[in-house]
Amino acid sequence: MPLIEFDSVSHAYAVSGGERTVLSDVSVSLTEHRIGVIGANGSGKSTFARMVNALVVPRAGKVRVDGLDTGREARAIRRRVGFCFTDPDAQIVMPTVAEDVAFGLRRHRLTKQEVAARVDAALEAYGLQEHRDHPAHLLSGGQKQLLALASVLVTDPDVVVMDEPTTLLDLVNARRVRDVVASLRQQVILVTHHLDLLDDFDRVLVFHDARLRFDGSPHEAVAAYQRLVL
Ligand SMILES: Nc1ncnc2c1ncn2[C@@H]1O[C@H](COP(=O)(O)OP(=O)(O)OP(=O)(O)O)[C@@H](O)[C@H]1O
Repeated sequence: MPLIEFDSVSHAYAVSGGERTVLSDVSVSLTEHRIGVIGANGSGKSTFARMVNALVVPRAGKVRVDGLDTGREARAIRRRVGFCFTDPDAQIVMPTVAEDVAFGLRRHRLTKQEVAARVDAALEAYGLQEHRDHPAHLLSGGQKQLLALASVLVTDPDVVVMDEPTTLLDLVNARRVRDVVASLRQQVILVTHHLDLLDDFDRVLVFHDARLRFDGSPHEAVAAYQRLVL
């Protein structure tokens, strides 16, 4: 698995009248296959996740993916690290479902037939085949979330970062996402409030008040999270 390193990372956002620290001195090295990230609202999880594919570059410290510095090599990193947003509307860029999935492949030097085959396989895997020619923005919230996942995975990245990918999903589709995650060969970093999604994960990080407060097995991490907030 790729090596993801956070080296003394701190970050703050400007807010009216000052700054808000959202990550404070986070150092961690990740090589496991499936890594969960949990913690209270506003604890810094999304910011941490966004740093892995250079959507946010830390103010202090370094983030590296297999030695590539996110501050210097964002383009190379984004080719390797796919990102699924919480709000799937943020990710829809093309009119129809099939076109949207194909969009991610535009720079992949594939023939039309190869693109079509990969798009078909992705639509099939996420139950979107019957919607392939529908306007993407008219899908239900849950279908949009599945579309966002399909559009990222069709590009076959080495790492997939998912920021709350099951928030809008019903029971059947949440299970579909869980099964997809379990079957991925890629390294996965999954931010979620659905703690049961992480049952068989290799490692779970717990954030609290901008700090990495616990790092261990899913079971221990959930207990640590409960101790911090309840
Ligand atoms: N672009 C931004 N500008 C200013 N403040 C921001 C920005 N992005 C996030 N924040 C603030 O930073 C803090 C941490 O946000 P972050 O999204 O990382 O938390 P989170 O743990 O993912 O929360 P949640 O569980 O609610 O999604 C929050 O207080 C948030 O309001």
